[in-house]
Amino acid sequence: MTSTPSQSSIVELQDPNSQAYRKARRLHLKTTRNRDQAAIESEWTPFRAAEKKFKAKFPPPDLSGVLDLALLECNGSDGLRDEEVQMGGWRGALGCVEVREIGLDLLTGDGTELGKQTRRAFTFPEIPGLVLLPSCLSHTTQRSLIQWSLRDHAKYPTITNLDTHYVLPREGVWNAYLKSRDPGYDEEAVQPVASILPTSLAPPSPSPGRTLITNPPASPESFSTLLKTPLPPPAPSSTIPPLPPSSLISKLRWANLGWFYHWGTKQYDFKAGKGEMGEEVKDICKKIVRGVRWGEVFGREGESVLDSEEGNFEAQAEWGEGGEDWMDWSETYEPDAGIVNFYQTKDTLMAHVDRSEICATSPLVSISLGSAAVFLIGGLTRSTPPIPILLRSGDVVIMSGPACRRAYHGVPRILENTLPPHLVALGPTASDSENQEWEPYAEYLRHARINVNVRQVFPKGFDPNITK
Ligand SMILES: O=C(O)CCC(=O)C(=O)O
Ligand SMILES: [Fe+2]
Repeated sequence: MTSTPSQSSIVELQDPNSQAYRKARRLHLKTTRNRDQAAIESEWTPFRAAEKKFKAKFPPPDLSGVLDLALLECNGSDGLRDEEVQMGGWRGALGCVEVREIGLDLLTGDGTELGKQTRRAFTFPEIPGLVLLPSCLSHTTQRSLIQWSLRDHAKYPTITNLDTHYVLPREGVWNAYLKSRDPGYDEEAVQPVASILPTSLAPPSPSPGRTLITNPPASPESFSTLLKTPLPPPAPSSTIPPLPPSSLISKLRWANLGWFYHWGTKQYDFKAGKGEMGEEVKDICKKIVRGVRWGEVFGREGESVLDSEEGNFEAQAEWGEGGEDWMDWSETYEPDAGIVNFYQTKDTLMAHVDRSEICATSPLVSISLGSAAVFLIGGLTRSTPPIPILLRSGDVVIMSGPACRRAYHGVPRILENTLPPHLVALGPTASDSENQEWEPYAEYLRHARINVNVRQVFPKGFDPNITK
């Protein structure tokens, strides 16, 4: 059987003499024949151009301008990530994006949770408030969060993207799928919600694709108005077929964390209350936020904190009424919302700004698990050319402060064949049953990436005073 471009390895596709390259090129020319490419490209914003570049299946994107901090842990040092960076032939570079190392004070005793090598953190002079902690989570923690995401969290009472459209089993789609793997088990199809509604009640199907909604950023002042906005429930699709759990698994796209998010209006539905956050996730995020030396991220060299607070009106305006508050984050950081994103290799996340949180500057902690991805982050508009960063399993990104929390960002590419060895199999020290238990997760992650995106909606101590 000949392979399609997406099945061919990146190494084959980079070799102009290979059969895979020639085949992919023919297909590419056929599909782009009638396009005036130059005219189309001249309309793109720099962010859009970068998205297009990294999304391209042919020719496969050149990652030599993509920051890949896993390379710091290869060859020269102790080679901890050697095998990982060779996976799939995808490899970024060091030195292509300006970074500055800062101190990180993680408590000793965090060894099982946070990687042994978790003693490094980097900032980006171009985007103040952006912090990257490569291989922050230990292999054990990565596996634990993966199991939590699929098995424990993405099920009732947590809302997932599938809830609108399917009458899901109480145990969750993942656990139903695990059962169906037993030989001899007869898998039952999950029914669409629309099929059990009387026709007179069935709402019209939503229009395909996402609608573009640009709300003004949420703020303490706009909070009471937010509470009054009508939040109509999303409409179940009337055209989807019943599907077995094994097929629904690849359609799982997100699971809510904490305060419920209303996708139709891109606002939190505070009246709906608050869902599960996951204690392990919360603990990890708090440890990390406490560990970052924020003074080195935001403090201005040669200036005391006091000087900069009193003398810099511009900075105060950007930070909001209370001025800079990073020096209090160790005490005030309290995650209360977020999303677990599930990406299949074909999925992308378009450029966006997360502006629905009332806390507009407090850290957003973003954990990468499974296959690797290209992450883009730019500025306050799509006209700023974004920085490309290769994110691998266990890496943590923090977006904080006014510039970074309002920066456009997105994920244009999940990189095929990049599942690191420690997630492919547990290794020789694990028992047969442990290895067997892990197998379905490894199978899923071969074509998937999970991102745990943790946010703080309310300042600590803020009483939302919500009456239904
Ligand atoms: O998947 C990622 O790394 C980013 C996800 C993200 O930006 C979001 O959920 O808002
Ligand atoms: Fe985001």
